[in-house]
Amino acid sequence: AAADAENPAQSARCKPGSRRRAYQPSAELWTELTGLVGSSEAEDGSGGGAERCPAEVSLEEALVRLAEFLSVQLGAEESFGTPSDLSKPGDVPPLLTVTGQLLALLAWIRSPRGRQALSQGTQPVSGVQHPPPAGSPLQEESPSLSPRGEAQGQQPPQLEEDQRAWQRLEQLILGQLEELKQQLEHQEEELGQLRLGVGATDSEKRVQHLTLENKALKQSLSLTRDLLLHWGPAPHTRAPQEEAEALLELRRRLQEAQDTTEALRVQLGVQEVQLQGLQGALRQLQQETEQNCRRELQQMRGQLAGLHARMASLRQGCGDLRGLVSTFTQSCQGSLSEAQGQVSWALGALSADGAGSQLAEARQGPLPGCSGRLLELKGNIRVLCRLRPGTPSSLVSLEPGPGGTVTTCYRGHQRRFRLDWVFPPHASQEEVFRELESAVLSCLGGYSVCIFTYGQTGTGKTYSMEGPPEDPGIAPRALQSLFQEMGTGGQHRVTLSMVEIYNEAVRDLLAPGPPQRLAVRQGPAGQGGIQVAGLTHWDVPNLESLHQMLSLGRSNRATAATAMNQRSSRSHALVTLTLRTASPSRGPGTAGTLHLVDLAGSERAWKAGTAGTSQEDRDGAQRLREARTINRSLLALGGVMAALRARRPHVPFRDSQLTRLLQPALGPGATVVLLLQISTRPEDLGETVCSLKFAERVGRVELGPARPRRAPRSGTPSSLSTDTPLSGTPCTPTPSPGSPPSPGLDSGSSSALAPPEDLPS
Ligand SMILES: Nc1ncnc2c1ncn2[C@@H]1O[C@H](COP(=O)(O)OP(=O)(O)OP(=O)(O)O)[C@@H](O)[C@H]1O
Repeated sequence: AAADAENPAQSARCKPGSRRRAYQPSAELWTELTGLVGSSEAEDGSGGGAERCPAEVSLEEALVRLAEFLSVQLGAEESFGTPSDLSKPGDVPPLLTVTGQLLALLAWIRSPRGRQALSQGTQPVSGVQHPPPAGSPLQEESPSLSPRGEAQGQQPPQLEEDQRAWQRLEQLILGQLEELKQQLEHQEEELGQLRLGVGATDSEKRVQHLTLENKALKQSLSLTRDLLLHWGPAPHTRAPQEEAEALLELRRRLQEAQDTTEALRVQLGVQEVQLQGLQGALRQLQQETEQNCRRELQQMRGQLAGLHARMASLRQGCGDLRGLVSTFTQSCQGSLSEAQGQVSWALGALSADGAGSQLAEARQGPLPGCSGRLLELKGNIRVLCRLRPGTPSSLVSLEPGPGGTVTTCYRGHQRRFRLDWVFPPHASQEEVFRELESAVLSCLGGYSVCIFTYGQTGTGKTYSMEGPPEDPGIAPRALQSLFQEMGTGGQHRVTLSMVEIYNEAVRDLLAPGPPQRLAVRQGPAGQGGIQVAGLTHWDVPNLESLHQMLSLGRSNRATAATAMNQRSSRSHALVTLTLRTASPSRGPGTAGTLHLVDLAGSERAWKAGTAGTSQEDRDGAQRLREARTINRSLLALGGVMAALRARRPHVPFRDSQLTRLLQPALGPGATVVLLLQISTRPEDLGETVCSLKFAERVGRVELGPARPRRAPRSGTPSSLSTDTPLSGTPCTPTPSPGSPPSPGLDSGSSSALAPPEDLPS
């Protein structure tokens, strides 16, 4: 139709006077059509062109048919006078569809595929060869074709408008496709994120399924877009209504996918919350389990440590038990051998020829009231106990007499001590001495007897040992008894020495002048014993002289006033009386020894008031020092007793001067009597219990059966102790009463506790 305006030949073929001029096609379409028509006319003019180029003929025919169709359409619109309303989206005029097909055809011709197809002589399948669908407006309106002239007049603006509408529709569809694509990509991205955040659960499987669906949908959309792009006429094949429905279907599917995604997202959120809760519970459970395990581990460790400690304790207890068993076995063996020795000694003494003389010698000293014969055979240290008069206390009760007991109640513990003899507080000096007299008189038979008083300060040790002049104690009575027993026959020679141990210094109490400190040393090898250099020995001719000497020594003894005793003995006093057979008619004779020891009292510094808290600091310090040395020496005595009781091979006699000087008196075969002085005062109960314990331990010491000692020959030790050497220095005559003794010893000469043997009789 456009060609008609410039080419009359061409227009002649069309119906003249048509209204096609009223339509102004777009420049692009017009150019295309002009090109096509021109080429067709040139080919027609040459005649037989269709045979040379069948593709151009087909295109021309298509264009002619299209032009005719457009003319018919335009004519029909004019005849009916019902122009289509393009403003309504649902009411698309058929012309637009045809125009779309034309454009698609042109686009296809321009495309490489079209050119290739044209060059190969093929045509597009759709849009050109296919007839319009039955019942379509195209078919319905085809019979009423309008003249070409009318179509030419209305087609260009209509086409342009249709083209724009088509372009809008195309852009709309492409925009929607792009939007769909973006949504799908967004969905895919979200699904990818969800897949990363979710484990291998059912939700993930659903997400994966949805992903596959989306992929399929995407491919479907991609195919649709390709169809739209590559097969432009496709939109013309479907009605706008179908397009709209398809679009709605796509939107609906998209909405469903979005809803599904949202639901999955919500479900995923719930599961994440549940997962977090489960993880928190798991962590808490792990912490609780860990704490429980640690607690149980600590308990197990504690139990293990307790078991270890118990095992160690049991091991130690087992070791102690073994030691006890061993000690007990040794003790049993020792006791057995001791008993065997005693029995054999007794049998030997009874049966042997010399037994008669020994027994005669033993009988020289009367042994009245010899109690505890078995004990004497066994050789235990006898322990007597005397209670100081005072207010009776319910905390101390006693059963007096032989084998008596003292029961104390100290700190809620009641304890009972059994002793060889218990003297009640009202016991007299006479009663006490009566129990000791036999032992004292045994000295005349050559026995070594040691009587010492022990106890707390102020309990009556000095009172019992010496006593006041009107009621003399053990020492005066013993001397009197001895002299009475000896009579005036002059069979014995009696010598006396007296020392004190003050602050671990040995001092001669019978030396002229102030007491001098004497040196104590070990005797020569083979002779044993100890030696006290410069010790004075006095020959005692009669009882009166003996009393004078005792008074002199007592006056020289160190005493001081303490809080516990106005005249407290601050030293240990040792009186040694030696009774040697002066001129034995038969044999060597005997040499008995009597040791009378008045120990200083054990005391507690604060209680004795000797702690130096008074203004007289010097005196206080002096008392304190005295108390310390006294307690130390008493401790050493306890150690010696413990060693003797345990029959240890080493007895620590050298631990103190007291035990060194007592070593001969505590030797085998000696008779030892401990007179324990105790107080019944409640405030003294602690010391009383300690003293009783000490006495109980001492009572278990066995020194062996008492044995008389023969008088040593010249150059042999004296009777005081078989280990005591002779000094060879004669004693001076007995000093007159009231005058200081003058022993007349050679200076530098050595003398022991025992007197020299070769004294003039
Ligand atoms: N049986 C008793 N009868 C009468 N008085 C006693 C008796 N025993 C002790 N006494 C008196 O108790 C006081 C202290 O006695 P004594 O000096 O003998 O004690 P002690 O044990 O020797 O003291 P220390 O160890 O301090 O020398 C003295 O005054 C003494 O007269």
